[in-house]
Amino acid sequence: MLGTTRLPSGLSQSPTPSSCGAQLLRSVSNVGSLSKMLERGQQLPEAYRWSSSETAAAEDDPAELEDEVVVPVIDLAELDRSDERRKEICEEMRSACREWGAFQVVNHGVPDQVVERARRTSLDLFALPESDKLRAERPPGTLFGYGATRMASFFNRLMWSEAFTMMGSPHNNFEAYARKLCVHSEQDFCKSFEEYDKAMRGLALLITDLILHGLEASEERIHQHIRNFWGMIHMNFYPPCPSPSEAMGLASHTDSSCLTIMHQGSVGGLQVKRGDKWIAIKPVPGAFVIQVGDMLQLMSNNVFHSALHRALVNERFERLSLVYFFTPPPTVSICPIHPSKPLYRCLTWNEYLQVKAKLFMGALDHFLLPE
Ligand SMILES: O=C(O)CCC(=O)C(=O)O
Ligand SMILES: [Fe+2]
Repeated sequence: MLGTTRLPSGLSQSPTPSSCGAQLLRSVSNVGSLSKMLERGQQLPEAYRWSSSETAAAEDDPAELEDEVVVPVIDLAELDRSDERRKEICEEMRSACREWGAFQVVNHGVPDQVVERARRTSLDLFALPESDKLRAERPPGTLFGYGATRMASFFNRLMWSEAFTMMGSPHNNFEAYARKLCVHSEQDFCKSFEEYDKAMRGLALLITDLILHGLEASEERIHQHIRNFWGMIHMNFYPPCPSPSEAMGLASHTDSSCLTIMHQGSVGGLQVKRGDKWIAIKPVPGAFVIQVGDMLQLMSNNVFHSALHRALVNERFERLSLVYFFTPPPTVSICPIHPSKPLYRCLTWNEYLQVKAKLFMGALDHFLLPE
């Protein structure tokens, strides 16, 4: 719960209680209902149609498949076997963060049931009647609640997705949202996200720690830095799309977080940009996708780069991506870690979000120091 914690403007959204069952006098057409109304192959409404050059993927071109490149999959099973093995894993992460800004992890220790429960609860949430979901609608300019993706305002086409965001630890607002959404059992709802949040926080601390070791930052410095970071639980739902080649699930962007941990389930769609090509991050059973966010790019002084990525949709399957954003606390100063020559000035995450809301992809450059 938010309790008495004071949040800065961009982050302050404490849901107010609403009465369950009350009718909303607004009708909003969302992709969930559109997906049910349209026949397979039927053209999408104009507002949802993207040009083929925008939605084309490397896999559309058979020539690209011959020397298929794959985002690294890093096995954490032997992390504690020896110092040497730990160093090797740090090195694998360092090189993935430099080359790709992304990798997958397997044998991470997060129990399958925890993931499955959170995925089930998320799917139940998206399956609620639209009027229920709109009770938790994200107010404009804020981070938390239900609606279209926050970056929608930067594009002149609509995306084929719905999203829902809640604050994770240390100030989670699960209970307030369970009440707002009128979910069947508030207790089950909160429990499944509390478990997931706890597991994700543990994994985020571990992976950020390993990545920062690759920067040769001191143990104490790393710990000081990330121990107080915050978590956000974010879900994207992509219903089956009757005409996927002209739709965009989530347009190309980088995450504002320090680190992003994503569970995409068995239905793929996520792509990361490498050079001028979009490369699919194919689902690996049980894996989490890890992505470098803008804050880690800044902290690493451009040694790592935040991954440019997007999500495409498909005709047959619904898709849920369950995302955990690991972020600096909003008002704490974040700087490049121990560089001889810092490229960026220090900033707070709150300050960064305000600039990103105006400049979107140009936001990090805004904080570059003059040469
Ligand atoms: O659903 C996906 O594959 C991507 C999600 C994502 O990039 C995001 O939520 O920031
Ligand atoms: Fe993202």
